[in-house]
Amino acid sequence: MPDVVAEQIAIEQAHVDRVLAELEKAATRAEAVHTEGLSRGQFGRTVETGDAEGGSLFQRDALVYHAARRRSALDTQYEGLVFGRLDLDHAMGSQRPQETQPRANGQSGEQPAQRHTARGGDEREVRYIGRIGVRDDDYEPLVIDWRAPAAEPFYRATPAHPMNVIRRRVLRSRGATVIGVEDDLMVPEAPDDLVVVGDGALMAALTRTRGARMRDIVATIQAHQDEAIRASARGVTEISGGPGTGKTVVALHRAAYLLYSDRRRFESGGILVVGPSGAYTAYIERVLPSLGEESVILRAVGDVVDAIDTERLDPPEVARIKGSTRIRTLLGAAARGRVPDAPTEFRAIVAGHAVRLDARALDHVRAQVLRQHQRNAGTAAAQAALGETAWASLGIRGDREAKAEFLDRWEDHLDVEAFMKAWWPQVDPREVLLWLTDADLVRRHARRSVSPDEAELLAGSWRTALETATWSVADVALIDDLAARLGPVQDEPQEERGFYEIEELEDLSQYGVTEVQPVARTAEAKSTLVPEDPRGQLLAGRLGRPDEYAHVLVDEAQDLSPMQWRMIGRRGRHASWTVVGDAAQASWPDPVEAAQARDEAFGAQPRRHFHMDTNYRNAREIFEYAADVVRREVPDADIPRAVRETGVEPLVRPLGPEPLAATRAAVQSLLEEVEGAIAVITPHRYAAQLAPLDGEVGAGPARVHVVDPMSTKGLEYDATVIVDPEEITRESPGGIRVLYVALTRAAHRMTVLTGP
Ligand SMILES: Nc1ncnc2c1ncn2[C@@H]1O[C@H](COP(=O)(O)OP(=O)(O)OP(=O)(O)O)[C@@H](O)[C@H]1O
Repeated sequence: MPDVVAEQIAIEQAHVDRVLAELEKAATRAEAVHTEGLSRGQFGRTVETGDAEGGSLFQRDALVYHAARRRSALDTQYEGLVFGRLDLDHAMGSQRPQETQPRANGQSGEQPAQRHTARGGDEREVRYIGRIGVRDDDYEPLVIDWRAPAAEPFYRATPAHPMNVIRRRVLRSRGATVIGVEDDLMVPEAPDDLVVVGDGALMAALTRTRGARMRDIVATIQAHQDEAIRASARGVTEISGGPGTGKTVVALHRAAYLLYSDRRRFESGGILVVGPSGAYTAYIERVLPSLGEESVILRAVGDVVDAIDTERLDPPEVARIKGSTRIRTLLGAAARGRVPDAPTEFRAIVAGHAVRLDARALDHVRAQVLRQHQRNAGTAAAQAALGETAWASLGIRGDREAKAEFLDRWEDHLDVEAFMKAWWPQVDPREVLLWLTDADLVRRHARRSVSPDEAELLAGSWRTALETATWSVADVALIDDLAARLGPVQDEPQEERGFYEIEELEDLSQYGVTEVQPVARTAEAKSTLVPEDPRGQLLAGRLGRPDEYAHVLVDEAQDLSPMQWRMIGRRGRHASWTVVGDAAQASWPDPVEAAQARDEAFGAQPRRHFHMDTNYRNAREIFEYAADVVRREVPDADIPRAVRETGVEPLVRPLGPEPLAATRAAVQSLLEEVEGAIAVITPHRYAAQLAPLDGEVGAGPARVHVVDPMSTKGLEYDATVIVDPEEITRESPGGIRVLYVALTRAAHRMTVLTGP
């Protein structure tokens, strides 16, 4: 390493060491303050309200405590706690930049960094930027949180608008050790005392090997990305752009920024991130913790509703019917309709009167009650309405006392109670879909909203659910729709759950009885048992009311069906939104209908839009190949500019008569060329044949993954092998758009194996 670089690294290491030492010291001290604060019962209040009683010293210690706590979350597996340095000269501009003013709400506790009197004169200042803010004993910032206003010039300064920055430096670290520095100069010439080293941090970040998990980009966020990250927390922020333009990673940094800018609102209200698959959530799950944030909920679209988590996709023609809002006619009618196997007649002697109600009368009462009540909350209303109808059916007029006596008996009549249990049971929304395994019933309820063939397809798909004991991803939104119609399943009245018996039995412990078996389990306990039969598995767990969030972030938004938008909308009724997508990668075929459902989910909130036009993922050679393919069928595709070249064109080879051998050969040469993960992206037709390649490769973590095109959405690999692109187009719901997704997953190398 040249001496000059080593010298610069040593300078930065000294500062990093000082920060870490300060944090250690602060953590110990703050722990003591915290314990004392808790015992005085004042800690939380003082931090939140800035209560004068606590005094500023106490408040400072509280802030330090929180910083120290977050530091422990940022363990050494994450890169540098301190990753940036700005050298500013305030004499450059006529006044200090506004960004360095303290925040009005004081949430962050960040103040502008201290001015260092550097060799250059009074107006020179050094600011260090890190994942968290740290102050010294005098309350002076040693490191500024990357989200603080004072850190903004680190991301926004350019030679055209230097924002008083002379030099921006990125520190590369491994754990607590600084291993490199990369500088960008914002002025034509560096002052004598400022050394400039490195080839640029961005290129270094883009060239490196891709791991199994997405990394944060906190050290190299670009100015246009920073604008989207720091956009107002209110309303709807839409981020569009082609493949690899950083939409996902920007959106995740935005989530961290929102937590910083208004922690009270977003931590207590919650932030929900919805993505396309479990593989996607696993891929991005490290980004927020690496930024010190653990409180964001990540969900795949098949995992949004409690108690259900599925990845199974319906065939495209079925998913299309289930995703469209026209399915609501069917769901509404089924939810309002008769419960299959429920009695169609009521007969009993009540208060000496023989009562008989036929199917029509029962249907009439049901319809009347459901006009005002969700079914699961309407049991009492249904019983009362039935009583009125029963009395009316007797044809007795004017005898108020007899009616009162009749209704009084009706209320706790054993026959009525037994009838109500069978006629008006609590209905789990999932059961309704199981009723619809009967194509005739689907046809009857759907009326003209689906064709007879479609009715058969739908019923068949729910029979598949029963056979496989799994719901499909599209079913989840239907279950959520039904849950909103039916209301949550009500618990049995308490005395039927054996609570009294448990309480009495518990007293026996005084007499040496150590084990107590309740006579009946609570509903919660039931849900933890996994039933063996497929029907039981499909109905396992409880569906509660949907959780609502303060902010909802939707990635790969172009893929959401209208029904999925409605499902997510129920979780964001009072939320602000960040929505990320690229129409050219869509697998949902009807963008107009989806846009309507999306607009309903957002409501009348203001919207702002950011467009990303630089592809940071794919080498230029790979991306040009993919762009040529998509342009043929999607002439208006949003094509970004790829910034990195490798000099290696994608290899195109025939798949030939031995797909496994051809694919293995392609994988083997890629294994020698790249260090990280390789995906074999295959259509369904070859999936079983190519399965032996999955996890192949001797030592270390498996590097080769055999995956279907849809499950690569949002992911990236060092290299890919694309198996039979034409077949991928043929079998996929989005056709060529899904092939385009597959062709834009590789960072460094791609081999395309063309089919027969
Ligand atoms: N400023 C940056 N510095 C370093 N790496 C970046 C930067 N911006 C984006 N990247 C990298 O580019 C790659 C693509 O980013 P990301 O997955 O967020 O793109 P995307 O627009 O969501 O892609 P797609 O639509 O294809 O799923 C990631 O590896 C990301 O870390």
